[in-house]
Amino acid sequence: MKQEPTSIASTRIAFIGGGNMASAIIGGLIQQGLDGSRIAVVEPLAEQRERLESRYGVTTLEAAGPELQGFDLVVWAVKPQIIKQVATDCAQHLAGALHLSVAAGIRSDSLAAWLGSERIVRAMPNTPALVGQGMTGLYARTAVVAADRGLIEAVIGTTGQYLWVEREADLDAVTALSGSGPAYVFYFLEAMRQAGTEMGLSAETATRLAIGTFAGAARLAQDASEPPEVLRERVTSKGGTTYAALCSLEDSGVKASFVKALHAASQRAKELGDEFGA
Ligand SMILES: NC(=O)C1=CN([C@@H]2O[C@H](COP(=O)(O)OP(=O)(O)OC[C@H]3O[C@@H](n4cnc5c(N)ncnc54)[C@H](OP(=O)(O)O)[C@@H]3O)[C@@H](O)[C@H]2O)C=CC1
Ligand SMILES: O=C(O)[C@@H]1CCC=N1
Repeated sequence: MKQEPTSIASTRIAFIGGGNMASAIIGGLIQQGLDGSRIAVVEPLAEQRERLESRYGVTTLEAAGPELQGFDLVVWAVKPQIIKQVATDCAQHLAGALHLSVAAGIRSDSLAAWLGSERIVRAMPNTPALVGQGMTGLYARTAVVAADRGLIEAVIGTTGQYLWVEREADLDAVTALSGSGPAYVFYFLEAMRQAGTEMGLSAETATRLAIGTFAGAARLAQDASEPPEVLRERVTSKGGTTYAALCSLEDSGVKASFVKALHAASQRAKELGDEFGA
């Protein structure tokens, strides 16, 4: 039987941590029509609480307390380095909730031990969630039932695309690719802006050209039936400009360095789990 999509209109969601990633997800939820009064955010920084309240109309709390009793979903959006302490302190107020952690590297076994619950899903989102263009990897513990998965899909679906992974360890690779991925894109944009200005363009023109190129190439890759290497070859005229650029990139070992960088990110995710897990 086909399952009806879960509606989040009546869902109450508590965020523990109201920083960059929480803001990006909250932004997606609000943009898709969830009423801010259904969201509570625990965030110690007063300035950040005021920003969240005024921008999204959410309720904020300086610290977790009995007010969080009865929330359907708790989103863990604090740094991996402090999640153990925060989870242990808050667990008593969160009985019965479904938990969604976005903390890089922190494994669900650790979360289950701290929270005394098996209803745990891990997500690795990314900041384009803020504009509804997020890409999120999801992993559910075996105790998570279909209805819980449906709720997670409805919530994360407001922020963009998602996919489920079967093996929890794969989330470290997801973190390296798409979780950290926007930073690599911005890094390339910075490099393109620098090159453009060195060649005499204004920073504004160079940035516009670079962003438009990323957006167009990403769309082409998404719609095309061919892999990226074929699309790349179509840009690369024999003896032309692209060939000159790609030879320079290969000579400098850019692809190998980039691949190495992603392995470093994945390794760091694993280390975070080892260092800051239960
Ligand atoms: N940024 C990203 O692109 C992504 C981040 N993540 C994950 O999201 C999580 C949050 O990262 P990010 O949003 O970047 O980090 P931020 O530092 O922006 O947000 C974390 C927030 O938690 C707050 N905080 C600190 N202590 C507590 C507490 N005791 N109770 C509640 N809140 C607290 C911090 O406040 P204060 O500043 O005062 O310490 C801060 O505002 C991390 O685990 C990260 O791995 C996952 C995917 C992508
Ligand atoms: O840099 C980090 O650790 C987090 C996880 C993925 C993106 N930001």
